[in-house]
Formats: sequence, C-alpha cells, structure tokens
Amino acid sequence: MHIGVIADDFTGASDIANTLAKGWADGGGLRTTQFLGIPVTAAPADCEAGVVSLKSRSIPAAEAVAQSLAALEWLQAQGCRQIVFKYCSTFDSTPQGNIGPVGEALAQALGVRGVPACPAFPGAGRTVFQGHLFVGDRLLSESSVATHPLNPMTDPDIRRWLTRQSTEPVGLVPHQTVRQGAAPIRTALDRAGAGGERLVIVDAISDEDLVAIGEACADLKLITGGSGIALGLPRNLIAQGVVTGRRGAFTGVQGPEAILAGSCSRTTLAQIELHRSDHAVLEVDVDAVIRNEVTPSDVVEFIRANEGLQPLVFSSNTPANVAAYQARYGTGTVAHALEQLFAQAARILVDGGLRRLVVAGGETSGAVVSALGLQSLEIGPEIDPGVPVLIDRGTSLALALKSGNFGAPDFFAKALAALEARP
Ligand SMILES: Nc1ncnc2c1ncn2[C@@H]1O[C@H](COP(=O)(O)OP(=O)(O)OP(=O)(O)O)[C@@H](O)[C@H]1O
Ligand SMILES: O=C(O)[C@@H](O)C(=O)CO
Repeated sequence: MHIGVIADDFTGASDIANTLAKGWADGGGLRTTQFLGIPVTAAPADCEAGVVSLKSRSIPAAEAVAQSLAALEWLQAQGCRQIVFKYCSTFDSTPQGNIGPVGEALAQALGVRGVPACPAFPGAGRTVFQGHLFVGDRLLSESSVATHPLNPMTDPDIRRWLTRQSTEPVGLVPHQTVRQGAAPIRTALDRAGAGGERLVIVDAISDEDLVAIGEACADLKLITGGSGIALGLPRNLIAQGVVTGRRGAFTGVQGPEAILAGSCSRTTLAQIELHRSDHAVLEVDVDAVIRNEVTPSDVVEFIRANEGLQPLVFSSNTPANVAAYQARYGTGTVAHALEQLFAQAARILVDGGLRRLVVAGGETSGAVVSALGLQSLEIGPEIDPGVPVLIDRGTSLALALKSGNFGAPDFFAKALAALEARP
C-alpha cells in the first residue's frame, strides 16, 4: 500500500477513497479500500491506497489522538510512504479540537513540520482564500454548518480556528503563491516548517490549485485536508511508475433496500422532502425514541413493509427543532439514542437479507457500519461528487454513505439505482 489515509468519520472516508479511486482528469486512479476502524489483519496485497475510517471527529481530543496514532502505526506497517489526515471540507471541529491535536500528533510522530492543511473541495463548493473558508458564495460562518448539531462552525478564519486548537504556530500559504504552481508552494511550505510552523493552511479555490498542491507534496510524509487534497496524489504515483492507474471492473448487487437518514443538514432535509413526495417515508419521533416507545423493530417493520418502494426512515429535523431536543435531553444523549436506533435496525435488516443500504450523515453512518461489523469496503463508481458506491464482497452488501451536505436533490433514488446490479 502506498498511500494511507486516516479519516475522522466514515462518510469523509468514502469521500477521499472516491477521490483516490477516481484520480484526476481521467489520468487513472488507485485501487482503493475503505477500512472500517483499524484492521487487525494485513491489507489485501493489491491495495494501492487504504483509508482507515475512524469516528474521531466529535470525541474527546485525547481519544482522537490515540486512535489516529494507532491508525498511523497500522498504515506504516502496510508500507505506506505517505499519510493523509482527512477531515471535513467544512473543517468541522470545536475550539478544543480535534483537527489541531490530531494533526500535530501525527506530525510529531512522523517528525515533520510545514504540513499542509487544506479543507478545500471546490467540486462541492468549499474553497479557501486568504485562510478563510467559503461554502459557495458564503463565508463558512454564514453557511448551514454554523448550526451543525455537534460542531457548529462559527469562525470562517480557519487559521485562527486551528490556532485555537494547536500548541504550535499555524502558517498560511496564500493563493498568490498557490497560483504560481508546485515549486513555489513547496518552497513556502518548507519555509513555514523551518520557521517553526507545524500545520500550514494552504489556500485553494479550484481543482487545478489542488493538483498543484498535490504535486508540491509528492514526497511529503504527511498531508492534511478534505478529500480535495488527494486529487493530485494518484497522478504523482502514476508519474513515478509506482502504479498503473488501472482499476478493476464494478458489479452491483441485487436485493432489498433501505435509506436511513440522521443527518440534519440543509441538503439532506431537501433530499428527504423530494424523496417523500413519491416514496414511503417514516419520520422518527425523537421523544418516543428517548422513552423507548419507538425501537429498532419499528424501523425494521416499516422497511420490510415497503420493500421495493425505496423506503426512507429519518430523524432529521430543522436546526430549531434539533436545538430543542438537545436542550431537552442533552446533545450526546439524543445523538446516541438516534444513532443506535438506526444502527440496530440496520443490523437486523442486513442479517435478514437487506442488500442495498443508503445512510445519510457521517456520525450516523459510523454507528450503522460499526454495528454491521464490516471490515473493509471496495470503492465502486461515484454516485455524486464525494459519494461512491461501496461494496462488501464478503456479504454482497452494497452501501452509499452520504456526507450530510453532499448529493443532488434526488440523491436517495439515484444511490439505490447505482448500488443495483444491471442485467
Ligand atoms: N432530530 C434530531 N435531534 C437531535 N439530534 C439529531 C436529530 N436527528 C439526528 N440527530 C443527530 O445529529 C447528528 C447528525 O450528524 P451526522 O454526522 O450523522 O450528520 P451530518 O453532520 O449532517 O453529516 P456529516 O458529518 O457527514 O456532514 C447525529 O449524531 C444524529 O444522531
Ligand atoms: O469533507 C467533507 O465535506 C465530507 O467528506 C465530510 O467529511 C462530511 O462529514
């Protein structure tokens, strides 16, 4: 394995696995596997890039650091020469972490400074300019993530935000340098490192910027960012003759289906609205879940009763209603109860023969996939930017794990179709 990724949530892991598998401008991608948690066995021999999915975005910083260092150790044991720490393109974190603590710990373990930090994902509207993160034409703090249930992002100056999470100075490579290409970017990173800056925000407003940053980082031991930071990496390995860029053929699966949504993002809410206009949906009553009056069996019963009709179960709600539930029960309690509801229902459904599963939300996906006890997933074709088809060959289960803010309005129906085997 040449490239090893440590991803702080499961949908983010799929996102960067998709980037690595796809490559840039039809130039070829890498044979990529998404590992669910830190594997206890060796990676498959033909795996060129491996993404370890952690659920470390919203846990205490010390635990996130410990898990990330353990993932680093496993990836190094698989021969990875380059490590990528993947976090959210909207830099989801709190002033306490976890991007700074994990980034610094990995950099210290690898003995490197001047490590790029770039969450940009222009394909999904996330750009970084003068250290400020934009979502479309809005500053991060004016986008819907300002009211995220777990990591409200209230400061668009991510250099300042990362500094609050870091023990060492944070640098900036501005767009004036990035637009000059790989060599000046690399000089700027080296200079930042020599000046004592451990993590360095790098501006990027286009895919071309990200490819240039990738080229500048060709021999760096550590890179950090959103999935866009990996855009140029397959090309580096292909140019070096280390890999061919050719991937295996994809075949989908056949069988019963379900959609589970715990994401409360604006995008997911719009996808639910469209889907419910012509499909069977069940809205989970959060109060009843907390009182144990709605259980996984209710979710299972609904999905089974609507087999073939693309059934969707969701707990998703507006920011005001989410805030009210959180105030009533505590943020962690309500999140845990809903995640477990979906996770246990998924377990029963898959044990009973469900074969196509779409999950919306990173934390929700993490809980579901952990309950399913899957080890690793092969990366199939892209459904929408940042969301690939995932296949567990052992169980013939096909999945799509959708980041909250990703996907076209008709994503749910589109994803179920993409997971299905064509005659
Ligand atoms: N009605 C609700 N009230 C309060 N919390 C909720 C409600 N519905 C879902 N949640 C919780 O909100 C969190 C949503 O996070 P999740 O990561 O699943 O989605 P997301 O943040 O939109 O996705 P991503 O992390 O991929 O951007 C979960 O912990 C979920 O259990
Ligand atoms: O980078 C992103 O936006 C996504 O991959 C993600 O991590 C959302 O949870």
